[in-house]
Amino acid sequence: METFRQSEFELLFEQLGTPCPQFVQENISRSAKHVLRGLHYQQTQPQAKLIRVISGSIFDVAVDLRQDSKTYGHWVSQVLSAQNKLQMYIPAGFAHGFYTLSDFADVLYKCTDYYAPHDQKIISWNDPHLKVDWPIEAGISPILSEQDSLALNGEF
Ligand SMILES: Cc1cn([C@H]2C[C@H](O)[C@@H](COP(=O)(O)OP(=O)(O)O[C@H]3O[C@@H](C)C(=O)[C@@H](O)[C@H]3O)O2)c(=O)[nH]c1=O
Repeated sequence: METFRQSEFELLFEQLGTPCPQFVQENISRSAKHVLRGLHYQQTQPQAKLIRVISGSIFDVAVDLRQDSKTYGHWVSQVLSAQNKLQMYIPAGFAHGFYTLSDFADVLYKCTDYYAPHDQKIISWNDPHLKVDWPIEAGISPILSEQDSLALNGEF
């Protein structure tokens, strides 16, 4: 099956009346159950991302960080899995993160700008103003990378 077709993507963005993103990098990451990554964004080289899961399932989250947006500081979520084959588009100007629901999840994503580690910012996954409703089971602490565990709250 096809998983991405540039012409369909262009049509969709034409209907939305916004320029079509051009992807320049693709990444894959494997996470074990209970691993939470995020909430990540690049400040001066923002990346739009197209996320899909090729094995397992995740709870995927996008947070609107565009200061002039009516939905600034709001988040949306979607379960993405190899089974449901859904993809989540994260526009530039949003932070992104996910929580791993299955034993392992392989997440494949395209980005519209290159990885720039010095430009990367992280908002704490449990920012008290964002209140992301992560589906974390009672008695479980999410597994975080060192950088994610040191993240600060945002300014919401
Ligand atoms: C994201 C990324 C990481 N890396 C390297 C840096 C490091 O050695 C290793 C792991 O990096 P991280 O811990 O930042 O990886 P990770 O926590 O998987 O970061 C990702 O998280 C999700 C939520 C996103 O939204 C992505 O844009 C990205 O920020 O991979 C690259 O070489 N290129 C990349 O594009």
